[in-house]
Amino acid sequence: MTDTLTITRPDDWHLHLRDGVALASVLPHSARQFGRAIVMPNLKPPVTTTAQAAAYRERILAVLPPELTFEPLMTLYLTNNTPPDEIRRAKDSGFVHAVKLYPAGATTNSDAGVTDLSKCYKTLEVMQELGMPFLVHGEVTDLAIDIFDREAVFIERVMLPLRHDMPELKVVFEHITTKDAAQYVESAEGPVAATVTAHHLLYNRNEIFKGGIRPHYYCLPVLKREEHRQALVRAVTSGSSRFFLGTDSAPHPKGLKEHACGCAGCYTALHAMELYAQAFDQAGALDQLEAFASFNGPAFYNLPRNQGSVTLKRQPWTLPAELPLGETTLVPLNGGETIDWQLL
Ligand SMILES: NC(=O)N[C@@H](CC(=O)O)C(=O)O
Ligand SMILES: [Zn+2]
Ligand SMILES: [Zn+2]
Repeated sequence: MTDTLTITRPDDWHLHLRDGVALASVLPHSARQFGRAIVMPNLKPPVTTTAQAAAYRERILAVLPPELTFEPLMTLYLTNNTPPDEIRRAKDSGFVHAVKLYPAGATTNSDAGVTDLSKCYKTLEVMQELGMPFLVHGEVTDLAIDIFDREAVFIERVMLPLRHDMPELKVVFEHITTKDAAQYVESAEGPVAATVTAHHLLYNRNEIFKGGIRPHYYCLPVLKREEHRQALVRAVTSGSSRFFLGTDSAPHPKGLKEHACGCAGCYTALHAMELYAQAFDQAGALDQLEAFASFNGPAFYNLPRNQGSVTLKRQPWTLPAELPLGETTLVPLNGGETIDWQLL
């Protein structure tokens, strides 16, 4: 039994840092765990231009505690009207590393998202030409489609036509939750990859309803059946370089999670590597964690691996029940519970 694991310093390829006082509260957690993170642009208003991304990046670095090193990798929020030139500016900036698709209405702060991808083809062509990765929240928004099927239907209705029309576009299928998505990413031709969260590796949809409704397990895409969880575990431990770590840590105030119409998102930035270690350990695949957490992401994004290393130790750690979030509080996933691993 492995009790200590030292790996190259990992990165988080899908993270919500928010803004203002909330940003200042959550940033140290991610910076303690990860060298870099792809920072999601779904602020209010969204980060749609390179100029806005530059300003957001400065706000992040301004509240980074001086003893921590952390590089925010910025993204732009694609709208129906993002001009092709904005992609050239983004590429030239050196700090914008991807462009994000939020199908309008699919998730938190997606109202300004894309209503029809065909409106964006001129812009996507420039992304394809410049090698700018396209990060996709892969769920259809058609309310006639069952919520548990929205990811699988997205493959048929959006992913296949898009990749037929733009075969060289680099695409990351974000936070995949189904065996359909895992199989698609494993076998598709061309530059396709996926991020996988810790919570989708550890839990199936029963977790949301154990003994009553448990809103801190509600995120989008929603947790799926056990067979899908197992397919995700198989994919990330298979040795395929197409899968990499993306926590999708998404802070919401406690009062908006524990609510009649609660927000979607799980907060895992505090204990992300511990949760991934638990998932890989359960699968008997701790030896695969380093590639997933520290090698596959930089390879896809054409960035160097981090310098330095981190060590995870098998030792019980009781998580705080609540954490500050600006002037309010948030409940981390597994808040108040004891987990098996700890990042030293
Ligand atoms: N994952 C979530 O449930 N929520 C994310 C948005 C997202 O990544 O879809 C958020 O910003 O809160
Ligand atoms: Zn999303
Ligand atoms: Zn997200």
